[in-house]
Amino acid sequence: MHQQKQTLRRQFIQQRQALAPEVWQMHSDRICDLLANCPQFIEARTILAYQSCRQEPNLNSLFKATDKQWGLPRCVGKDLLWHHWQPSEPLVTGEYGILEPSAELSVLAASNIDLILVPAVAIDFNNYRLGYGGGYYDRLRADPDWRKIPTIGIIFDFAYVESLPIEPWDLPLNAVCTELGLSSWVTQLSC
Ligand SMILES: Nc1nc2c(c(=O)[nH]1)N(C=O)[C@@H](CNc1ccc(C(=O)N[C@@H](CCC(=O)O)C(=O)O)cc1)CN2
Ligand SMILES: Nc1ncnc2c1ncn2[C@@H]1O[C@H](COP(=O)(O)OP(=O)(O)OP(=O)(O)O)[C@@H](O)[C@H]1O
Repeated sequence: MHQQKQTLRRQFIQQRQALAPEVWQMHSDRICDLLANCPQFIEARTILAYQSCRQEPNLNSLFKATDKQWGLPRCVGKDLLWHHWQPSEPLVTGEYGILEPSAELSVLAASNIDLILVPAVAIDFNNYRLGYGGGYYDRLRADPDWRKIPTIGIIFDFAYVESLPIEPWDLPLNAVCTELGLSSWVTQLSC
């Protein structure tokens, strides 16, 4: 299973990094437009996001929404710590070369968060996600307080696929947004 996931990861990341920068930007902007117009985003006040790495969809144009509070992750050991971040605040390069908020910024608690925009390497039609292999989002969502927060997976359409290998700890996302559209909302029975 591990080997199979590694092979898939490598293929999807390679394909993403082969996107021409202007296509990457155009598709990213389309994803941001779709998100900005969806009810779950409009109604959310505090949203957890990410800083694009390895040509993940770039959310920068969303950060201009001034009526939102943003949270960004910092990898601390095997956990993610979420800091309240404003787009005017500097970022620092973290453990995996990903831009992270400063450790001094205040930490957000699950009870204050309305929506999580989840980065992914690929997502399948049942909303199961393949990530970089750290298990960070799966561990986060193992906690019932975090599991009940709505999640939207963010990927380019080429990485939205029929099926992916699933392991016991995998939890499906509530929706998926690609440059071609936002999927219908799925509410898990376990919530
Ligand atoms: N933009 C962004 N930020 C994010 C994530 C993400 O997916 N995207 N994360 C989402 O969780 C966390 C970082 N997770 C990561 C997990 C593993 C590796 C990594 O480099 N892994 C090794 C292989 C590990 C293995 O398979 O054992 C590698 O790719 O070489 C990078 C980031 C938090 N921040
Ligand atoms: N709920 C959990 N509790 C403990 N360990 C977990 C949990 N979920 C995942 N893990 C561990 O994390 C490792 C990586 O998981 P997986 O391959 O699903 O990562 P991923 O979802 O692709 O990565 P990421 O979330 O960082 O993008 C697994 O080998 C597993 O040991």
